[in-house]
Amino acid sequence: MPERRHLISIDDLTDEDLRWIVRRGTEFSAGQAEDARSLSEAIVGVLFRKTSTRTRTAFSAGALRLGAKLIAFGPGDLQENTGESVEDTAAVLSGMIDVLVARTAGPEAELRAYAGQRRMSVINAMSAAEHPTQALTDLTTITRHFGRIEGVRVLYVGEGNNTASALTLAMSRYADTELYLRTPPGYGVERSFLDRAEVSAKRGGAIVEQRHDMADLPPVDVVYTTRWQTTGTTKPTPDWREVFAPFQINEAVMNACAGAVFMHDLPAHRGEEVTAAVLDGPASIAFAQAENKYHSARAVLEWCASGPVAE
Ligand SMILES: NC(=O)NCCC[C@H](N)C(=O)O
Repeated sequence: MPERRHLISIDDLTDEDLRWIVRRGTEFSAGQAEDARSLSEAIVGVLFRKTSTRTRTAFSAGALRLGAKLIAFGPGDLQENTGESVEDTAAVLSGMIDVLVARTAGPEAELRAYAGQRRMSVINAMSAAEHPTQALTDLTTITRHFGRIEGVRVLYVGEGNNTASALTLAMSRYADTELYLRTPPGYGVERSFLDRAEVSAKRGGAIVEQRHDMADLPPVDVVYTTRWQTTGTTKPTPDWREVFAPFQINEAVMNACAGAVFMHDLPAHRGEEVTAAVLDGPASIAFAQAENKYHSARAVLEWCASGPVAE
């Protein structure tokens, strides 16, 4: 039996796979995927232990739209709650369903344990460290807007969370891209992600740079932010809002980045990480980006079922 494809980290994807998924997501987004593969033989399980609006709906609607059947597992449904191991759960589920889309918001090792069988694809719908399907959505959105990813310059402002880690790995895989991470002190993207991105960046001439202040903003094409309360985390210091306050995206930041569009992985909190004037303003493509989660999810599901890699 061929090995099933898993998407736990952006780094699980070859350059060819990454480009295939982004191109395919862009075709779905542009309404140019009339040849969409039917998944009518497939059963997709969605397991969300944490709240989700976009990712869960995108993969559920995407699977149903492609003709698959769906089983939804809530946070308290599986016998894991009574102590059954992840490995045993995966062994059982993989004999019955084809794809498991899982938001554990826990360690990546847990998703790797789910993926330790050969019969069921496992898709990371957000772990503590990384949110790969968000990065695929973001690259799809950038491609739709600019017609390319190569050479695009992104300023990411806010916590170095799962979204930031995935974006860092993904952007660095495209030639001449520039990613400027401006994260509050103590809330940066982890060194291990920066090191991995640096290896790809060197290959294609990309730039990945992290700083912990908002001075001297570089010229960019995209300003990107994320909410301040990352899922499953608590801030270690009571004064964290003071630390985050200078990192709000407001009209002053957008004026400093003249011509840039605004992106946000959502949910947004107007008045915290972004002002209403920016989120709801003319430069914002945040809600087109949210819709692209659905388009990109269909590309990921197709890739799990077929894709470019010889089996
Ligand atoms: N687009 C999304 O999946 N949004 C929900 C998660 C947002 C953020 N990365 C978080 O961890 O809270």
